[in-house]
Amino acid sequence: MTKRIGYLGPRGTFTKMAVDAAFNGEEKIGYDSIPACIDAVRDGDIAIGVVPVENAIEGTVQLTVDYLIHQVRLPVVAEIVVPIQQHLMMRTSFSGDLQDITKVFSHSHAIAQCRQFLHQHLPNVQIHYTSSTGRAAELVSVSNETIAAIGNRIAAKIYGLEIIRENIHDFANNHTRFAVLTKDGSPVNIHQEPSGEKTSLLVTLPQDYAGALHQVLSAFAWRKMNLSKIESRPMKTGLGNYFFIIDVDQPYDDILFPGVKAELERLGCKLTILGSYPVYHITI
Ligand SMILES: O=C(O)C(=O)C[C@]1(C(=O)O)C=C[C@@H](O)C=C1
Repeated sequence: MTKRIGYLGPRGTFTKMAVDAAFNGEEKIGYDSIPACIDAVRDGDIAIGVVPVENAIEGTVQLTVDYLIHQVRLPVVAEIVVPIQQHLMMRTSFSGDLQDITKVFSHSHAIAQCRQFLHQHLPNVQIHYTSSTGRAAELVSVSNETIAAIGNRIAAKIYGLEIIRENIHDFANNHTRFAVLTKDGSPVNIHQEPSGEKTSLLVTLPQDYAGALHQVLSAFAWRKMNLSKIESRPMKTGLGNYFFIIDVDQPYDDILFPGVKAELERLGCKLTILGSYPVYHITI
C-alpha cells in the first residue's frame, strides 16, 4: 500500500521539491500551512509529513519548531537537506524593467533569504507575505498587476511564469533542512544512502543559575559527543525562561545517551529525545 505524504503546498514549494526528490511513487498531499501538515500526521490522515526546519541563511523555521514542541510532539524519523535557489518571477506578458514592479510576494523565509537583493534592486516595492513560495507564484500568475514572486524554478514552470532574475538569494551556499515526521516513529524509505545520523534533544534547565549551560554541555563534552547545533527557544512561560534544542552528531545508543540523561537529571534538567534519524543530502 502506498503511504500518503503531506507537505507544505501547493505545488511548486521547496517542501514539495524536497518530497519529490526523496520519495517516489507515493501519493502526495499539499497543506496550506505547516501546522495543518503536522496535525494531519497526528490524526492519521497521512503516514508521513515533511516540514521545513532550518535554512542556512535565515536560520530556524520557528513555526515548525515551536509547533512540534508546544503543540504536537511527533518524532523526527529522517532529515532531508536540499539546496535552495531563489528566483524572481513574473507573468510572461511583462516587458518593463525592475523599477516597474510594485509588489513582491513570497514566504517570509524566502523574502529573508533575498533581503539584500530587495534592498538594492527593489527598495520601494511592497512586500507581501504568503503561506508558501508556491502560493506566491500562483497568486502572481492570476494577477493583472505588475507584481513578482520569489520562488523556485519548478514553481515558475508550473504557474507559467518567467524568471526575470536568477539566484537572488544573498549568500551562495543556501540549503534548507526538512524534518520527516511519522506518528509512531516508524522509519521511512528514502532511496539514497544517508550521509550520517543525528539525535535531536530538548533540554530544560531547572532555573537560571551560574554555569548551568556549561554543566549541560560538559555532559556531552567529556563523552566526546559532537554537537552540531544548540539553540535556545522561549518556553513561553515568561521572559527569561528558555529550553535548548541540541543536535548530537550520532545515533541514539544505550550507553552514552542514558548516561547524559541521568547526569542532566541529577542537575535538575529535563531531557527529551525528539528523534534519532538518518540525514540525507539531496542534490536536485
Ligand atoms: O514556501 C516554500 O516553498 C516552503 O517550502 C517553505 C520554506 C521555509 O519555510 O523555509 C522552505 C524552504 C525555503 O527555505 C523557503 C521557504
